[in-house]
Amino acid sequence: MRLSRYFLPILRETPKEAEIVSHRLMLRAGMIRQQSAGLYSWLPLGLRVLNKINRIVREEQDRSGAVEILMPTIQSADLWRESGRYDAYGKEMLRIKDRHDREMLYGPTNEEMVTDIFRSYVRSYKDLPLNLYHIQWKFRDEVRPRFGLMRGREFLMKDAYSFDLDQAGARHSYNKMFVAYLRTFARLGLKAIPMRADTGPIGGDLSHEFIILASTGESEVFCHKDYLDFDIPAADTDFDSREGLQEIIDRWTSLYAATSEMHDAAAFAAVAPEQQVSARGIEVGHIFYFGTKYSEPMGATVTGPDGVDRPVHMGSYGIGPSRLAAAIIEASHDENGIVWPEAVAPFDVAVLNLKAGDSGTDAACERIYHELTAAGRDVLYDDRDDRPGAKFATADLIGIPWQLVVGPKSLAEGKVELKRRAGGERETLSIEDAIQRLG
Ligand SMILES: Nc1ncnc2c1ncn2[C@@H]1O[C@H](COS(=O)(=O)NC(=O)[C@@H](N)CS)[C@@H](O)[C@H]1O
Repeated sequence: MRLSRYFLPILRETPKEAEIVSHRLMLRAGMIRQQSAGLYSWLPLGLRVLNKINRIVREEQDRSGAVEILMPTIQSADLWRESGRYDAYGKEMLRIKDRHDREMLYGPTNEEMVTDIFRSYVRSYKDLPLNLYHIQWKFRDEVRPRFGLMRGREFLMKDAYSFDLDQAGARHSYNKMFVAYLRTFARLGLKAIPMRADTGPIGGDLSHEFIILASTGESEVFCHKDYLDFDIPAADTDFDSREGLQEIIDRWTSLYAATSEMHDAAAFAAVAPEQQVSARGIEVGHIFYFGTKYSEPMGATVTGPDGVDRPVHMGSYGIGPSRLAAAIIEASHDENGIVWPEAVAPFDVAVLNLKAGDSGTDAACERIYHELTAAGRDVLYDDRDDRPGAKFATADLIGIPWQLVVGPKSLAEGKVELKRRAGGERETLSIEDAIQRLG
């Protein structure tokens, strides 16, 4: 992408309304624009990051055996009356009426709707286990939306829903998602720790929140330090092995980890002081087992091997991709701006032409741009007629992992400069070697 033909509305000054670094940097880097309280437009740079986050989320959901669907954002109130949550959900629910005066709502979550889909088609235990997921916008009329995307009113959620014959089966489905979450957050460059959590309006009696440690996090968390060095389940984990997955979950829940709602100070005090971590954290995922809470009232039943009809056991599993775009910045930035992990960076390489209009640097940049693009790299070519200092500052602010600097002096010796955004190491090398290294 040539910057002269892109849309990257960088802000010079720090927006005063932004209280946390990710909110400040997302506005300054031209990633998002606030339309009203808790509602944001995704500008080109931000949308590229969101799409990369979604791709990783999707890959790990699919790896675990979940099947993707897409449900609407607008839901009928009737469904929520069946589960009894229509009145219980409270002021966070955006209630609307259509032209026929029918009561509708903008979905804050989809347990009822996915249960309706399930009950319309599945009758036999032979069709289980089943996990349906989608990545869809949600609306929750937060009383105090704040911190930019961290607590928005309209936000993107991956929400998955599992259906099993009994609790043992549902526990296996829960464990599949648990492992998928460990892999997902690690691939996003984050250290997420699963913590016993409260179940709140979703319900049930088994729940874990996946928390990343960040000083601006809204959650207060307590955990054993060793979790930070646990290795992540491998890509070839056997998701069909109940024992194998249970061993992974047992290991990842063997040490103390709890949010403040579930904190047991006495148990935490038993952890060696130098192993105790108490910090702020950001909840990036939350998984629940809630048995027949929805299938019972909504009549979602299957005929078991004994010929008896019974309501299915369910769980739901949420990840916040839009919150993750902010959370990754909270976990990975420096005084010059964002430092994107390569897996989610909006572009792989920023090519900086320090003398746009000069035939030598222009020709070299064109060659680099085309060869790296042909090699499948996402390249942002800063071809603007602007001072080198402004180009360096923009490249640092938007956090592209590699900067390839093409200036007339080093070019005269057939050299370009490669800078790694994280850590700042610089290296002078030939154009061929640079293309080789990045291609
Ligand atoms: N206001 C919000 N803004 C941005 N992300 C949010 C917001 N509320 C929740 N999320 C994200 O969505 C994830 C799941 O939300 S949740 O309420 O915990 N769980 C559910 O809604 C269940 N139905 C899981 S399918 C959270 O872990 C968080 O990452």
